[in-house]
Amino acid sequence: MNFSQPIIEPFDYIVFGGTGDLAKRKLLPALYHRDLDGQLPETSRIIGSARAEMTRKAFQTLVQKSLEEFVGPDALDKTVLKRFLDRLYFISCDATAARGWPDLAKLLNHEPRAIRVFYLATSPELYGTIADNIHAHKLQTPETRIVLEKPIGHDLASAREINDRVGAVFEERNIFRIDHYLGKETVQNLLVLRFANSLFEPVWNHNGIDHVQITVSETVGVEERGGYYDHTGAMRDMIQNHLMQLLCLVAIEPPSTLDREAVRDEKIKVLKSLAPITQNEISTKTVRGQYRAGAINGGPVKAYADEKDIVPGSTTETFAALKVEVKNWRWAGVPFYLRSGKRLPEKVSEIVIQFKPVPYWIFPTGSDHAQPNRLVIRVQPNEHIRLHLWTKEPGPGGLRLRNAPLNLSFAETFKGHLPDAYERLLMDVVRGNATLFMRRDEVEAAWEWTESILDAWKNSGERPKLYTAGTWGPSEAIAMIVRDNRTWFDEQAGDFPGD
Ligand SMILES: NC(=O)C1=CN([C@@H]2O[C@H](COP(=O)(O)OP(=O)(O)OC[C@H]3O[C@@H](n4cnc5c(N)ncnc54)[C@H](OP(=O)(O)O)[C@@H]3O)[C@@H](O)[C@H]2O)C=CC1
Ligand SMILES: O=C1O[C@H](COP(=O)(O)O)[C@@H](O)[C@H](O)[C@H]1O
Repeated sequence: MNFSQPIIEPFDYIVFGGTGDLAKRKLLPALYHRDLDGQLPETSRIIGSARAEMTRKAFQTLVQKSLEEFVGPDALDKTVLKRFLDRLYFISCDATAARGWPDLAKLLNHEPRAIRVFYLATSPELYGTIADNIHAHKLQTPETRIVLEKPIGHDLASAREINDRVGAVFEERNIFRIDHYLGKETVQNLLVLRFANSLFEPVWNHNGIDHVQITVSETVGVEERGGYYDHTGAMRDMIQNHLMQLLCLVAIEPPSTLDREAVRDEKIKVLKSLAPITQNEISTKTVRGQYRAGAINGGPVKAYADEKDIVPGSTTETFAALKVEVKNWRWAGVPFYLRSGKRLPEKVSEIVIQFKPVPYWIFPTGSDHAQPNRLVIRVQPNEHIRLHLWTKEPGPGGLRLRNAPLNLSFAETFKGHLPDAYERLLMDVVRGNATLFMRRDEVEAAWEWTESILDAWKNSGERPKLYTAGTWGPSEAIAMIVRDNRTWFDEQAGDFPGD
């Protein structure tokens, strides 16, 4: 992994789906921020593409509006904004037809840049066809990369098909399968936390750790993405990729170097060690839910079933909780509890490492040592790492113990803007650094494991359990962990103090 910021060569970034939600909310704001930091070479161009007929001027206006909304007025610098808008071009092109491709070829070849990036921010069904068209129209240079957004496919078979088709056109080193969680500062920091600090490794195993919790909760519903979400669900949208990647980084063995293959080799070993969840186990090791009407931040919100573009009677899950076992020497007997959902009470992404209690409690007070040390890694928001320790409460007259955290707050420790995950990842593609991207076998192994659960859910014929919007999912998710004499971290008062 490269920690310095090498000079970026001039590039052309071609964003298929350049008018879509992801491009407007994330990709273009991320590129703007890199421009603001002076990282984009003067001659670099950004070319949006979609089927819509649109002039270059109209695209520039659309992007300006998106930047005003998603970058915010404080970071919108007039000079940089003008420079950024001047980089923009638009080509109307249908990925599945002949229209537009010759125009794209003409624009790219007129003044070729050293590096070309094709970013596919479209539905995954189009990935193979876009790769074929790039090849057919001879748009590849030796330094051309392709970025595939998640989810890559809908299941293992479609993921393999995409990988085969894209792999027939691009070498694996030029295929960047993005999972934006890997670009989050706090996620990148997992490797540093584990492998640059000597104190954790001796206890980072079944001897020291009781269990691990990974929560990625959102307050939003499906918003305008009902059409996409209703045939995707929480398992495919979040667990198969983001939560699996977090689990891998908590569980991996130390790679011998930070070389991209070394890190990915260790991640694949974790994925291959996941115990499959069988049909008989789905009722005890998995819970899926769907939100009904409720309240978020004091305001009423409608049920999933009543959101735009949701099929009547939909059985799509908007919440999933799983008990996962990693079958290897390090993690024997240490469950990983995962959960993710929409319309939950808070937007929090967090990893909790619950250590085991001391073998014998000698203190007269604070004897509820049922709450042993805990390391809380807050991925977002209010990024922090908190190590909860027992400590003596100062004062005379006896020995009173208090469980208090050592707090490393990112905002207090590192002043300044924490870059969005996409900022780092989009530039890594230009640099050709794929360490924070997924290799083909990782994606397929994650699908293989996930698919058996999806199949078991389907075969069970059961509907997802309903939960009220604004609560922590169905009560079955609480029961799942309570059966093991454990609780989700959020259920205890004061879990998220001041957050
Ligand atoms: N939105 C998000 O927060 C996230 C999205 N993703 C992934 O990113 C991808 C895009 O998502 P999102 O932006 O939400 O989707 P949208 O539906 O908002 O945008 C889709 C884009 O693709 C274009 N498009 C559709 N069909 C074609 C076609 N045949 N040829 C060329 N362009 C086409 C659309 O424009 P037009 O109709 O004019 O052609 C539009 O620009 C998906 O794979 C999604 O899973 C991943 C993470 C987060
Ligand atoms: O990939 C996705 O991620 C977002 C959540 O991302 P975050 O960075 O805000 O945690 C999620 O809303 C979306 O459904 C999913 O496609």
